Amino acid sequence: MKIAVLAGDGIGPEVTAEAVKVLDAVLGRTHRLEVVEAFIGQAGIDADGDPLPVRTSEVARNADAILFGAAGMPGDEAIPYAMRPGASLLRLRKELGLFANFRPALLFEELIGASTLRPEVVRGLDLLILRELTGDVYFGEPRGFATEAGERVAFNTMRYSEGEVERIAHVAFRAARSRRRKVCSVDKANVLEVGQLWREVMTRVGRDYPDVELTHLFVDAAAMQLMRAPLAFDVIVTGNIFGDILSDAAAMLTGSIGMLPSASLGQGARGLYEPVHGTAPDIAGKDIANPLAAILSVAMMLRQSFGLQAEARRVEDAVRAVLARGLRTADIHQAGRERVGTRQMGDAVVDALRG
Ligand SMILES: NC(=O)c1ccc[n+]([C@@H]2O[C@H](COP(=O)([O-])OP(=O)(O)OC[C@H]3O[C@@H](n4cnc5c(N)ncnc54)[C@H](O)[C@@H]3O)[C@@H](O)[C@H]2O)c1
Ligand SMILES: CC(C)[C@H](C(=O)O)[C@@H](O)C(=O)O
Ligand SMILES: [Mg+2]
Repeated sequence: MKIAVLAGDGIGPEVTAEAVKVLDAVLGRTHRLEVVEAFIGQAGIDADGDPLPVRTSEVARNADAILFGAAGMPGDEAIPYAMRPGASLLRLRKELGLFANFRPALLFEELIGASTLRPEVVRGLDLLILRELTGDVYFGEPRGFATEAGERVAFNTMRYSEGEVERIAHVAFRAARSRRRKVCSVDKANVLEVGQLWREVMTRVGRDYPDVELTHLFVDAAAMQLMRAPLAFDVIVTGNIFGDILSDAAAMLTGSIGMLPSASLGQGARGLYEPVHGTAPDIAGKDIANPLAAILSVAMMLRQSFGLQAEARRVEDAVRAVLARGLRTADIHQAGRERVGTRQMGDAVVDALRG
């Protein structure tokens, strides 16, 4: 199994180091694991003058799966788009055709007190945000700056083709079939043509899945419902920008953004697995970041790229065991629990795996 590890910037290297330890512990004796590291983000600029060096693209393309940390640093916004560390990830997703981004939000019973919502509103939370990842205003052309009537203007283009909406719709309905058979499609069809097309296509594809209940929400109402009654959701399917925003919001239902893993998949088995969070410059280099989102991303990798269900479950059970023992990084800390650092948390998961 060839895994590309693109640790990136900020806390990226700290959390991926723990995830690799866990991968090694769960597979070490049974599989031949080859880990190839490559630079991305600011680390790519420092090493090769490019946030996504050619070697990094090659390493990613030649791997069976990719583990990504995080990329981007404060002040990136001022850098031209193509050279922006954070944009390296967008280029990689596009190059590899990873159009389906799975962002499950699952609340561990042990963290019920860490959620921003009352226990009765979140107990048993298990929803999936399926975010379309290679279209929308992120990639639409034209984009850029211009001068109009003596002042600067900036513009981006929100764009989806029928084909792009169709393929993510099928992924959503199929995912719902292995869950609670409910899809909520989120758009802004009351204002945007893109939303109108999105809704029409979702409705049409939905007819092929009569066993799955399809509902629609406008994104503003969806944000509200996510906070009011999150248990009502099963699969939320939405476009790139709305999915980006809703998934960070959903993170807080689970206690911390440090708990949210993700998988980005395309047509084949090769996927990119990454925590939903960013480089967290405010806590980088202090050994206090929560590595569980990265570790849970490894569980998604085992399940989705390699079909290793039992191993994936062992990783998730080890995370649950460590939380049950009362170990907490700062972001999920609760009174009476033992506060641990990034490395200690990773070590504890490895210990739990080894039983
Ligand atoms: N996938 C990615 O590479 C990715 C994702 C989001 C943001 N970014 C980039 O990261 C940089 C910082 O962005 P931001 O501050 O808006 O978002 P962020 O996710 O990096 O941080 C937001 C807040 O959450 C906290 N946090 C994040 N991850 C945590 C963890 N594992 N444990 C504990 N606390 C954690 C941070 O300390 C911070 O207070 C920007 O350059 C942004 O573009 C990258
Ligand atoms: C870093 C940024 C480009 C990225 C995105 O907007 O997709 C991030 O916020 C995410 O959620 O993966
Ligand atoms: Mg985001």
